[in-house]
Amino acid sequence: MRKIEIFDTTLRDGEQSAGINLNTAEKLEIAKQLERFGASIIEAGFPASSPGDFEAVQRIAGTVKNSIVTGLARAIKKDIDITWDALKKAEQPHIHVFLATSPIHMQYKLNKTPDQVVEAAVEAVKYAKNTFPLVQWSAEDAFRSDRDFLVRIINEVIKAGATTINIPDTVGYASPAEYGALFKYLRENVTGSDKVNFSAHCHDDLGMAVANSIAAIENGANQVEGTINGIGERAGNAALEEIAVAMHIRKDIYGIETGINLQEIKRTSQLVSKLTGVVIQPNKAIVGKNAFAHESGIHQDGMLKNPETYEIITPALIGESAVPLVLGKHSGRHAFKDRAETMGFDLSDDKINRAFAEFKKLADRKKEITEEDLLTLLTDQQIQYEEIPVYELKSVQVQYGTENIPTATVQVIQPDGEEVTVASTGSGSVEAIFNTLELLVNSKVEILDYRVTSVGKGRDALGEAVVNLTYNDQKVTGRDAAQDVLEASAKAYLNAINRQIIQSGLRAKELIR
Ligand SMILES: CC(=O)SCCNC(=O)CCNC(=O)[C@H](O)C(C)(C)COP(=O)(O)OP(=O)(O)OC[C@H]1O[C@@H](n2cnc3c(N)ncnc32)[C@H](O)[C@@H]1OP(=O)(O)O
Ligand SMILES: CC(C)C(=O)C(=O)O
Ligand SMILES: [Mg+2]
Repeated sequence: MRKIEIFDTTLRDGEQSAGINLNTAEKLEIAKQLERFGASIIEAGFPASSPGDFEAVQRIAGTVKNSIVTGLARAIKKDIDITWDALKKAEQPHIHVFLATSPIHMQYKLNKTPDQVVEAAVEAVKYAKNTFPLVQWSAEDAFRSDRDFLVRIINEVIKAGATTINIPDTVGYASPAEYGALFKYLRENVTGSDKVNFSAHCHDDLGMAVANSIAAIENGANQVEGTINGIGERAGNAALEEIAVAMHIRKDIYGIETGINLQEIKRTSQLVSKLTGVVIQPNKAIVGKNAFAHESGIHQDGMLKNPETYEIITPALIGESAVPLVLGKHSGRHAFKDRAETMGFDLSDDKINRAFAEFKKLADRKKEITEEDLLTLLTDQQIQYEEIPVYELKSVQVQYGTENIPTATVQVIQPDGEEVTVASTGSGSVEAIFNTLELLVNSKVEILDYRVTSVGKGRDALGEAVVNLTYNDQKVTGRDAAQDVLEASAKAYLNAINRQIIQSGLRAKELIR
């Protein structure tokens, strides 16, 4: 079977989705899971774009060993130098340099002639090659570029040392037939095209990103780029879990091996959804809540008689829990720790103890503890910062009646350790909580978006709240889960405030009254 390399850009193009903002601890957590998922290459960020991205790429490069770690850079020496600083300790330093090649991008965005673009691309690749053994070069907006110009510039960057050539459909304009034909043309016309990797990078503006990626594979691409859950700029990127499962289920027609550990798909998808705050649509292929739900009578009848009547993929294939629940109110620390390890968590004793205490509290209130509940509890502990003091919710109480003005009373431990109780009103229960919390933090807070979803199934499922807000003039996302959605909302609000405090490195003392 032919091997295709999976290049994951969840932490770079995925993070470019509006409203996503991951900190270093969260990025590291996702990167470790992407390594378990089996990504050949992890694009950990764009080191020259911010100190936060630099730090995250550097930490990931120092941690991940079984996947190649790369960083994005413009065709600018300064970007390449910064990327080298972030990646020099990686097992196999890899850089991803890009420069646009379409007429519209060259003329209006770069303000360069085609000749100047060729010169800049060659210079950048040569410069990168001085330090990096592996250099990927991307022709941004390749699909809308002139084909002969593409052949010319690719020939030149290969001579300059590029080891992988990426042909992105940056604006998601291609059809599968057209995108496949472009790969065929380039494989046939680029000099020495068999000596380099050809990569596909598709966006989903017309809903064809996965189909286009597969068309590229059929026509000579030996690397595909995408993200978990298909998150990314605008309508997103090609969903890697869809490509991996399609290659597996239809190996009869494609004959492709991806190296992806399919059993890790569900967990990877859940982790990315949880940490980015991007909810997966229920009918999303492979990882949506309803992907394996058979609702209508005729389908259920068929499933009972023979599951293959309606099921082409089993939930077990992607690691969806078929595990009988063994953890509950009477479980002990050993069983809990063992399950955490089986789920891929590597927590200190202290963090296990804290997660276990939360688990016991939940088990007292909830009949069944599901895998999703455990994932939520354990992930919260795994990514907790201990070094910077932050706000902690002690209790929240809301008085609500159809005839009354909702009033919230919130007890919070401030970053300096002082416990305060504040009350305020709002036009609804959630607004009352948010207004009360705003009295506690020393800056104006603007709520940009707020969502609540259930984690798992059943009437006693955990509620997860996601709040996008502006605090200290920075956009930040907070999330948390609790059995009650009002408690989850209060915690998510404080999580956003705390993330901003941590991110900006401000000592919390300066922020409190
Ligand atoms: C298709 C893609 O996904 S490309 C990746 C997109 N990702 C991002 O942009 C996220 C991170 N970006 C950032 O943080 C910022 O844009 C930065 C730090 C990279 C640059 O910020 P600024 O210096 O303020 O520049 P700004 O973003 O406004 O403009 C981009 C500049 O880079 C130039 N540029 C764009 N692409 C390239 C490239 N591949 N190589 C060289 N220069 C480039 C533009 O022409 C423009 O230059 P100009 O200032 O001479 O007009
Ligand atoms: C940076 C490049 C590869 C990109 O993301 C795109 O063109 O979509
Ligand atoms: Mg892209």
